[in-house]
Amino acid sequence: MKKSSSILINKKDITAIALGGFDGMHLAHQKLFKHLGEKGAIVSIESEYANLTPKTYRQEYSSYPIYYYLLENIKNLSGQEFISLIKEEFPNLKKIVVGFDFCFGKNRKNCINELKELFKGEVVVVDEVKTHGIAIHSRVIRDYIKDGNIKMANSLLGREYKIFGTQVKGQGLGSKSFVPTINLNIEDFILPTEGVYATKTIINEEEYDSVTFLGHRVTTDGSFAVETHILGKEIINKFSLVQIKFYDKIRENKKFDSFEALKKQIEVDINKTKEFFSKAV
Ligand SMILES: Cc1cc2nc3c(=O)[nH]c(=O)nc-3n(C[C@H](O)[C@H](O)[C@H](O)COP(=O)(O)O)c2cc1C
Ligand SMILES: Nc1ncnc2c1ncn2[C@@H]1O[C@H](COP(=O)(O)OP(=O)(O)OP(=O)(O)O)[C@@H](O)[C@H]1O
Repeated sequence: MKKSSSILINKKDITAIALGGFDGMHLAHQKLFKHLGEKGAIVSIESEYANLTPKTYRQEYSSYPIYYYLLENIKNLSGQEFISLIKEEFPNLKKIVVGFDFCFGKNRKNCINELKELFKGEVVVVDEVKTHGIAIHSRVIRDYIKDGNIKMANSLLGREYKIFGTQVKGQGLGSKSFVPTINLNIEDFILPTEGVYATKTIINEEEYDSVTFLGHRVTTDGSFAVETHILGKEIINKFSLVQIKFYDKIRENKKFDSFEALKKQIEVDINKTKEFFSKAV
């Protein structure tokens, strides 16, 4: 994971910034970053619902340094005060890049016209970016993920949706009755709807094809779990950080009448996932 480079760069050297929330770091956000040039930076106004790319993980998706400001701390500033703050923070700022719908200042009263009036430098406004006729926004991607429509979410993100988790103890049933799995505790990230997914799991920078179950274990103890089975490899070590990249949904979560029936279904899931990855480029 890339660490934030913002601490290594003097704000005085920054001449261009992109302004907004940037939870998605999706294709439209990437289009804004293309206008930043050599001495650019991303200014992320943080709200509490950033759960696609939580703050700690955002730097991975851009080589530009990211500076964070809490919405809570600036939401009562007038438009003029906000622009003054930005100018103070970045004294050599020449260019601001925003999207067509960027608004700022108390009650989001100020938008593009006011930005052009208040900031005396260059203002680049990017028209609404769409893909397959669908406007790309973090909220749209969140809805696709919640629906389990990973393919659409990924196509708007421009990459596979990825979550980070830490390993936790499971019921201890996996290896004995079903298949070995790594059980995960996930915080901060929005999770796809319950079901079985074709995934890749990254452990210690190694990437493995995997199948991931996410949901209430209605067949066994009923508790909620995120567990991943690495295809064709038994991994027994403990890890501090595990990454899961989602590719497609295989099926819904289901209650089975017996452990044997669930075991058979898991074999089918594994074969379907293998087939998915053998076809994927
Ligand atoms: C590919 C896969 C699919 C699964 N599907 C279901 C399911 O549809 N319903 C369910 O109750 N549990 C499902 N599980 C979860 C199993 O119940 C779980 O692996 C088992 O309870 C062992 O848990 P443990 O790793 O905590 O010991 C699935 C697990 C895997 C790996
Ligand atoms: N589809 C888009 N096309 C062009 N600009 C965009 C688009 N989406 C966001 N932007 C711009 O990117 C910056 C960051 O915005 P923001 O974080 O609100 O993105 P968003 O994806 O629309 O998020 P949300 O759905 O949570 O409102 C803003 O300057 C915004 O105008």
